[in-house]
Amino acid sequence: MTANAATPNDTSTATRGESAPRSTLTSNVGHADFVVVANRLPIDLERRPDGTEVWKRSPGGLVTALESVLQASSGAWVGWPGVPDANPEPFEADGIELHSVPLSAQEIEYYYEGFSNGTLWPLFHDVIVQPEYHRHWWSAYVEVNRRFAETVAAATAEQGTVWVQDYQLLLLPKMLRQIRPDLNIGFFQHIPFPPVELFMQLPWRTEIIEGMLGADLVGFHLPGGVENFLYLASRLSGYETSRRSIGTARKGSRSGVVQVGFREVKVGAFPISIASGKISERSKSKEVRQRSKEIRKELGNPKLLMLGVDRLDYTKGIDVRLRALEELIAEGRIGASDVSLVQIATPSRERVEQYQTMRTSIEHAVGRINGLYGTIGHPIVTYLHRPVPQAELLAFYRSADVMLVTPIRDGMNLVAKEYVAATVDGDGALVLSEFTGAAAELRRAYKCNPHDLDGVKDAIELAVGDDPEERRRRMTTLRRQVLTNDVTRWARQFLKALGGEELSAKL
Ligand SMILES: Nc1nc2c(ncn2[C@@H]2O[C@H](COP(=O)(O)OP(=O)(O)O)[C@@H](O)[C@H]2O)c(=O)[nH]1
Ligand SMILES: O=P(O)(O)OC[C@H]1O[C@H](O[C@H]2O[C@H](CO)[C@@H](O)[C@H](O)[C@H]2O)[C@H](O)[C@@H](O)[C@@H]1O
Repeated sequence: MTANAATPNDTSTATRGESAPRSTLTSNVGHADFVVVANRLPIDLERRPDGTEVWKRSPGGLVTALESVLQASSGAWVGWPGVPDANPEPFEADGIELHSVPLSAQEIEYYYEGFSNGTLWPLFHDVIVQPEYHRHWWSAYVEVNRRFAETVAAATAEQGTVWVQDYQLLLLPKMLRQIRPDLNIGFFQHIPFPPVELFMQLPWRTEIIEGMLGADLVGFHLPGGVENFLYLASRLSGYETSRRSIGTARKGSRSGVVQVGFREVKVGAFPISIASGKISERSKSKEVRQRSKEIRKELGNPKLLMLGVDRLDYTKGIDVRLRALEELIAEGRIGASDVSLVQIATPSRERVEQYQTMRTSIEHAVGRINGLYGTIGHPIVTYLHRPVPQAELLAFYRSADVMLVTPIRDGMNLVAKEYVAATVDGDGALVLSEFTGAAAELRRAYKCNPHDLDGVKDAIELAVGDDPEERRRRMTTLRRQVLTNDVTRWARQFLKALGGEELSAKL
């Protein structure tokens, strides 16, 4: 059968908002039965000043999660290689077949830094900074989504399953369906999906909703995203929606269906997780245990070691935790000579203006705290603006008494779950913002509202001074949650709801 053949999935050809797929079909069909498509490949090409090129692991939680899923299912990954104009032939790395989508320098500026991270990212994260709306950014976004659709169409086998990831590719499901109506298309949103009052700002709001509705299944981390999407699908596109179970979305979570002509689009909540078993096992290794002791020693064996691990992003609330710590020391609630905070802040989206402003203000705050309260050989804050290797990261997690996760808004936050998985001796405390997706599951964390500085300080103080038995009980509950609900379970549930029974059984 060719891609032109009618399949159960193309019953929507005559429906509103779906342009005639049969007339736009291409004859290109690939060989991969399962394809993940994300803005980035799991590895980024780096061009060094001496002209050499190296592949390095891409940043962020999306890659962390999907990499382990694809390795288990021997699928293909379509994405951008991370630098302008790179377009290597498909190649294999760590058991995953990688297909590149090239982007020019201008497309990186307009599609990635512009529309994705200057419009959608701030709008979807509760307008922490002001989103910008530019028509030339939108045009580039449409054009790049189209290129992704063509590359995916050419890589995927007949009747294959395609799993589209995240806000950079919201138009892709519909575009792909137009080229390849035979495919089973899933879409997962890794960042929050905003309420109607915010979403309605978007000049291209209807096109975005229609784009997502090209999928057979649309997934979010939380029931709130499901509710917002169902409401907007009805209001902006006029489709009938119903709240009902779609099979395997997490028990008790909201789910529903949007009726797009004769086609049903399922919508559900699937909170992502981590390879918790592997992280826990690796954290028990002699190498990690020894390194965690060394880290404490190198920091002067502080009584209290706190840790923050984030991409340097204004959503992550790094400024919030620094302010809280500064005031706690100023008020004598935490002793300057007792405490050490390690903040790993990996570089992110460095050419976007708001990220540059944020970096300056965080680095000022680090300098101010160390200037006021540090002593020779004992800075209060040790700030690393570079990624560390994974084994080193696990050693940091193991050595920390208190982990500070204080985002203003975050889709999930895998760092919180990684800290719990790595705390193998059960002795550690997680301070967690209520505005992360993770807070819905990690109920026994020391929760805080990042907009309430006094509340953040109280949560930190409680985590530090709590009865050790209570701290341990909380961590035991958190570990049970994280170790039971791992990334494989997440992927399995999503793929099962998508109809990829065989695929989900492979994981
Ligand atoms: N190896 C390594 N991983 C890091 C570092 N900093 C952050 N990460 C990883 O990046 C991911 C961040 O995911 P998450 O907390 O969901 O936030 P996101 O950056 O918004 O996707 C986690 O898997 C972290 O372990 C680092 O310095 N080294
Ligand atoms: O590719 P970048 O622009 O460098 O950004 C890295 C990733 O950041 C975001 O991660 C999100 O996904 C995580 C896993 O679901 C989730 O825990 C976190 O809350 C999100 O912020 C972004 O959504 C990804 O597309 C980027 O690759």
